[in-house]
Amino acid sequence: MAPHADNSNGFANGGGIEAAPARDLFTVNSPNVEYTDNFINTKYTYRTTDVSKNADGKYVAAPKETLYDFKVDRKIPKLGVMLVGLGGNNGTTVTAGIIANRRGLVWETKTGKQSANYYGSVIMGSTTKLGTDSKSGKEINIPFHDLLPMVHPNDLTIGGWDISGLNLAEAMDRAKVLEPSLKSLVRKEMALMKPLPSIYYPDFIAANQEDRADNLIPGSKASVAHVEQIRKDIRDFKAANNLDKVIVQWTANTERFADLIEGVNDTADNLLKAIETGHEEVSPSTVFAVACILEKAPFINGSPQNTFVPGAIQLAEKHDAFIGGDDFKSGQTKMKSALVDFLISAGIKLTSIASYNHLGNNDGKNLSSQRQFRSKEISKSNVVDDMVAANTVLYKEGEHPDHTVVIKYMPAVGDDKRALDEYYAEIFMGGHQTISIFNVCEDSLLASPLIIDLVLVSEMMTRIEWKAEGAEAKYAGFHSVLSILSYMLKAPLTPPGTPVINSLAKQRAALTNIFRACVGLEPENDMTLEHKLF
Ligand SMILES: NC(=O)c1ccc[n+]([C@@H]2O[C@H](COP(=O)([O-])OP(=O)(O)OC[C@H]3O[C@@H](n4cnc5c(N)ncnc54)[C@H](O)[C@@H]3O)[C@@H](O)[C@H]2O)c1
Ligand SMILES: O=P([O-])([O-])O[C@@H]1[C@@H](O)[C@H](O)[C@@H](O)[C@H](O)[C@@H]1O
Repeated sequence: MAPHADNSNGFANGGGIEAAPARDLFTVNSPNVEYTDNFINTKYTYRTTDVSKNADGKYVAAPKETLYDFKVDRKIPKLGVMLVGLGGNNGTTVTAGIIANRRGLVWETKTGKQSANYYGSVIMGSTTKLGTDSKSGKEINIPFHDLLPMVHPNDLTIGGWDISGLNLAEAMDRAKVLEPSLKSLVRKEMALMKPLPSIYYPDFIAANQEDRADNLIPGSKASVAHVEQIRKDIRDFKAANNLDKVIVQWTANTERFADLIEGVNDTADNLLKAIETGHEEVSPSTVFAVACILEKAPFINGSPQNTFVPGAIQLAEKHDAFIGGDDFKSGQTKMKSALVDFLISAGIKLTSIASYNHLGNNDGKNLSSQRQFRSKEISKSNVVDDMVAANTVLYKEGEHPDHTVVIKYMPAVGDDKRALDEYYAEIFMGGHQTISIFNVCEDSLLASPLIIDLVLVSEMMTRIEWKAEGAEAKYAGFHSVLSILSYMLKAPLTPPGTPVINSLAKQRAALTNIFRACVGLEPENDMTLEHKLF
């Protein structure tokens, strides 16, 4: 059981623990894996297939091997997470959820007792195949969290910012997500947490958000002072809680897209200059991203806007800082990315997707404004592109299913979003298949575990280094844009010029197999030849 919280300083503390030693559920017995007190050192052969075309225009496929050295730091840090939008539905829900888990809370509901859990977190709630017991032939599965020495969410220290000054107990009531019996058990601790004042540039979110903007850093457009204040907030939070690291996540309102303007946000230098001169097109989320990059605190965007303008990505690359996004993939789109993958990879020609949302929380209120909805429409629509483009048997060049996304603000349903989908497809010999789904997504209870997964994976990535085989090579971190996070995100940000993969199964396989490679294990391929060749 993780230590109880010590909330004397108004944060949901990870109980003031020192960095915990790694708890290894397994060790790898291989000449390519070395365990020291502080590191796991691995020599890994990355096997791919190189495809080229010969003179006759035929493909030639050649197996290719690339040798990497991986180094994993086994020391689990004391980790803080700062949420932008801490007082929102997601911010209050994930905070209360972590407190409830840390304290092992059980509360009464109308159907009986309910214990705290981390369901919906791929890291805390799922397992992964380690291998096969050669004696019994049985598959051995372990908790995903045990694949690498990861932070436990119970040990997270939580803080953050909000333009609304309500303390987290009041904000939790405003959110109307959690059962009163649970709220009563965390209220005292939540009441001690008050979001830090934040920056507010009215033009970037819906005008209907103005009435909650009472907790502000002065200034209504980007400035160096804003960047420096956010950097100071991060440093102060880290020092006040004796943290080793801080991860920052945007779970504030969806902003309108920022115009991409040459000379303003196209390069790192121009973006910094635009902030200095207070350019109107620099959004609050981009200011947060710049502050985090300069403070080397990984910054993850849980909303759909284009926070990471080209200048922000270039700045992150320049500073070897980690960024990731965009837009938590919590319910309707998560289902879509799995269903579309299933249909198209089964050779069924999806011809139309209609996605409706009835949403009644403050997110829905903000999205009732067209410019903010447009950000969400884009992230919810692009999720099928790669799967369609990969199947040239079903789809001609440029051919695409009809796809419409509608979100309607319906206050009565609150956070319990209704997702109504119809998938229409052509099947054998002129037949059709129509799949209609009515999916009640309790939005914040689905998003909160993703916030946790994004924190745990991002932090883990700060402790993994790689180098190409060979003594002269130097260890380095993964590319600044953490595309490994894509399983949790609707519109995965990838390093410039690299492909976007939206298939949920492929995203999970990438996360699993990169982590397996870091302990010297081959990718999981489910061939199970041991059960076929005997
Ligand atoms: N299932 C989900 O809940 C889900 C899924 C995907 C994406 N998202 C995105 O996550 C975000 C949060 O969702 P939510 O339901 O918690 O919304 P919410 O409106 O309840 O919370 C957003 C919070 O951000 C605050 N805020 C707005 N601008 C800010 C700023 N500049 N600085 C600091 N705080 C600011 C608001 O006061 C509010 O408390 C939204 O952008 C939403 O689109 C949510
Ligand atoms: O469920 P999902 O598609 O992942 O995403 C959700 C949308 O359906 C919903 O309309 C929006 O308000 C949420 O912020 C979230 O984006």
